[in-house]
Formats: sequence, C-alpha cells, structure tokens
Amino acid sequence: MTVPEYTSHTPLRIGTRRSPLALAQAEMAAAAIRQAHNLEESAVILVPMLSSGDKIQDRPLAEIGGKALWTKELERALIEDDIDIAVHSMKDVETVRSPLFKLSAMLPRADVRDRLIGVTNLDDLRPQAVIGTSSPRRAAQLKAMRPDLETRPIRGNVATRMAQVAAGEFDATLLAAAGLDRLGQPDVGTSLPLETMLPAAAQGAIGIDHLASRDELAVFLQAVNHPATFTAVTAERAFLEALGGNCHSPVAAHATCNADTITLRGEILSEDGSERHSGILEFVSDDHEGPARLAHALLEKAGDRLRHLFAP
Ligand SMILES: NCc1[nH]cc(CCC(=O)O)c1CC(=O)O
Repeated sequence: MTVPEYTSHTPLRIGTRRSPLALAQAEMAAAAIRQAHNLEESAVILVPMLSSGDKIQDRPLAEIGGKALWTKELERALIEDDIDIAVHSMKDVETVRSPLFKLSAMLPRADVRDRLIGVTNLDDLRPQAVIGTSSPRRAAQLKAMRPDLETRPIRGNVATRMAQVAAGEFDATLLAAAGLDRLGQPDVGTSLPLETMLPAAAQGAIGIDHLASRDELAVFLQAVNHPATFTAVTAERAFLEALGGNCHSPVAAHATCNADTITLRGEILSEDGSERHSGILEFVSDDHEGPARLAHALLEKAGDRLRHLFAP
C-alpha cells in the first residue's frame, strides 16, 4: 500500500454537494486534511456536484426517495474516479450501504441540537400555529408537546427556509444548530434542549466516504478522524438500523462516548406525536449489540400501529 502524495498537480479531490452548507462542510474537511498532513492549499480541491436532492426542491425528502438522493451522485463520482473522497452530513447517509463504500472518518461533532426560528420559545407560538418542517421526527416531537400545532412541508436550503419564515409563510421552523453555525449564523434561533427535542441520529456530524477498495485512503483519513464522534454516531446509526425505520419513521437518537462507555438515548414516536417512547442505555463501546437492545426495548413498549411504522 502506497501512502498518497497529494500535490497541486495531483490533488486530493473532494466531492461535495453544491449547497452553501455542503460547501462549508467540505471546506472544513479540506482544511482539516491540509493541516493534519501539512499540505499546501492547492493540494486539496473541492469538486462541487449537483445531487438529485438539490434538483427537486418542491417535495418532501421522505416522498421523493429519501436519503439516497443526497449521496447517489457522490457515490457515482467515487466509482468513476472523478473524486477521491466525498464529504457528507452523516444525518443524510443511509444506515445500510453498499460494501463498495467506506466511511473512514468523522470530524469533531458540532452542536447537535435543533434551533427554533421565528419565535423565541415554543410557548410563544399561537394556538394552531403553522410550523414549516418536512421532518417526520420534528413534526411528531412538536405535536407531542403541542398537539394543536400544524406542520407543513418546507424545502430548500437553510437561507431559503429562513426567508420563508421571515415572509410569514410559516410561524416558525426548526433547523439544525450545526448547519446554522457552519453558515455563520450562530445567533439565529433558540437552541432547544435535548430533553424536549432529541435530535436525529448523526445530526451535527460530518463524515468522509471513499471506495472501500482504496485502503490507503482509510489510513490517510485517520489523521482527521475524531474517535468519540465516530463511536457515538456509529451507535446512533446502529440504533436506527435496528429499528428498521425509514425516512417516514419519527426517530431521534443521541449518543455520547466517554472513555469506554457509550450512553445512548433513543426515542420513537407516532406520526402525530400522541405516542412517544424514549429510553437510555449505557454499554461498553465494543458491545455492538447495545443499540439494538435499546431499539427492541422501545419497540416492545410501542403499540401495534407505531410498531408497524418500523417493520424491518
Ligand atoms: N437534511 C438536511 C440537513 N442535513 C444536515 C443538516 C444540518 C447539519 C447537520 O446536522 O450536520 C441539514 C439541515 C437541517 O436539518 O437543518
């Protein structure tokens, strides 16, 4: 195995989606790689690409084919050797993937919380207020707390969504704090506590993908991997996989990793928020069945209708 030597003539090519958030995240990955391997600016370049998820902006993600829309074009580019690595929001990466690809590194995780935009507190929302969200998780969690709220789909990039709230099309919306921070908007909205809005599995984490056959990249990328993030996000994704849910299933998960111990919180909800089961489990990090145990414990508490949202 030869360790790659990237130069301005043979740069490391990073594939990324073209949205402002994706570009900011890819630039973070590029900067981390340059620093870790002492490479000059032009030895690591971005290759921005349009994904189907970005082309179709008028329908909810869950309706048009789910998470694969974000990753498909980048995977094709990896296979065709148009790029060496691809940078993804881990939240958008499917839990079950082709063995052709390998996620070798995750950058240190950012703020995992959701931010409320449009009003300062949930209590400030008028009765029957309309919340813009296409996320089944966010809709169900909001309705669990405030059954009077109405949710309507909202799409588009972060800036477009904020503009739609500012224009009065919605009373409020929820966006990931991590995305807002990375777009230079740390003061927008109110972060909601994990106790009321447990985030989506893998929220706030950036992953780096490559062809599994390129072992040299797996080694090269270890220099930018953040092991605690990698372990926690891997546990959250295993929880999601064990539930057998899809992008229509309201699921939340958050894990932390301290020394050898993973603490995993998980939650499943009915679509209207009327049924909600949450749990917390601690296990050692080499216990790979821990996430599935929490998943099965929650499914056991769930009624038939909710359980059917998760038919594996
Ligand atoms: N599905 C869109 C998406 N994918 C990742 C993020 C935010 C960044 C992150 O969670 O790392 C967002 C936007 C949002 O939910 O507000």
